[in-house]
Amino acid sequence: MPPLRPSPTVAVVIPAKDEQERIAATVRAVRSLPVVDLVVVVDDGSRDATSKAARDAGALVVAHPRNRGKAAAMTTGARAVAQFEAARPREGLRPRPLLFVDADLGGSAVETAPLTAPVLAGEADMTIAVLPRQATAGGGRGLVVGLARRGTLAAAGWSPQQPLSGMRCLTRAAFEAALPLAPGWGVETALTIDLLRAGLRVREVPCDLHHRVTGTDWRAQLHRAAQYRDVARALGRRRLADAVRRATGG
Ligand SMILES: O=c1ccn([C@@H]2O[C@H](COP(=O)(O)OP(=O)(O)O[C@H]3O[C@H](CO)[C@@H](O)[C@H](O)[C@H]3O)[C@@H](O)[C@H]2O)c(=O)[nH]1
Ligand SMILES: O=C(O)[C@H](O)COP(=O)(O)O
Repeated sequence: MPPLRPSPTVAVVIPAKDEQERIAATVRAVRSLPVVDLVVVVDDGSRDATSKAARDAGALVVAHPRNRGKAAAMTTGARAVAQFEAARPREGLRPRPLLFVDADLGGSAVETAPLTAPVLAGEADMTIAVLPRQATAGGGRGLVVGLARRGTLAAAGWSPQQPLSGMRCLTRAAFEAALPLAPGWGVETALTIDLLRAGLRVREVPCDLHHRVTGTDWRAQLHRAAQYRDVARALGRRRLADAVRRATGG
């Protein structure tokens, strides 16, 4: 059998929790990209009309009956893409790379386009969006970002500019190499570390994306605490696995 050719298109996966205000614009924006021929929205236990809005905008929607966190939504989305492809095989082509896009980008989601080119051209195994300064100032002090950045440097020898950025395009082989994903908000930091340590090529790419920034109220601080906890766990698990490997001579 001749070797499979690279896919000319990508599948977008959008994890979404209570995003009825922005999901339609985000779906429409990514659907307008010529390299996108499949858009899957994973409604992660929303209590609003996210599913309906996404479906009406033309996405394939899969819903979690209850909230399971962003990483679980990403895994569900990738599985839905695999099922879609199994039902509609494309002769001689590799599975589509995955483009993960947050639901809150609205129309600016078209600016994820630069993430796809290096992956489709076989020049990178994963690209990560670097966002410009956002119009509204965030309320963070860089604690979570700093933890994730230092952790990535210590574990994999690379210091990303925006280690938490969730807009990423990666080959299916790279995605599968990273399974099971680290839970919750640890997923991005762990993906970067695991791919680099598998010898894969990871690259940051500037993208003019605009999202809802996390503010300063108690809800925002709770969100940051959950992010910190999940990133710390993802790093801790990897350190522990390394220590076990060293101790057992593996
Ligand atoms: O339980 C949840 C919570 C959120 N989301 C979705 O996940 C995405 C990111 O969530 P958001 O509330 O926008 O988080 P932020 O703190 O703004 O996200 C930053 O930090 C996260 C890592 O902590 C990254 O995943 C994001 O890409 C990055 O923008 C959005 O599409 C959400 O709808 C879920 O699918 N399940
Ligand atoms: O607001 C943010 O950028 C994120 O929630 C991360 O928070 P941090 O600024 O404390 O790292």
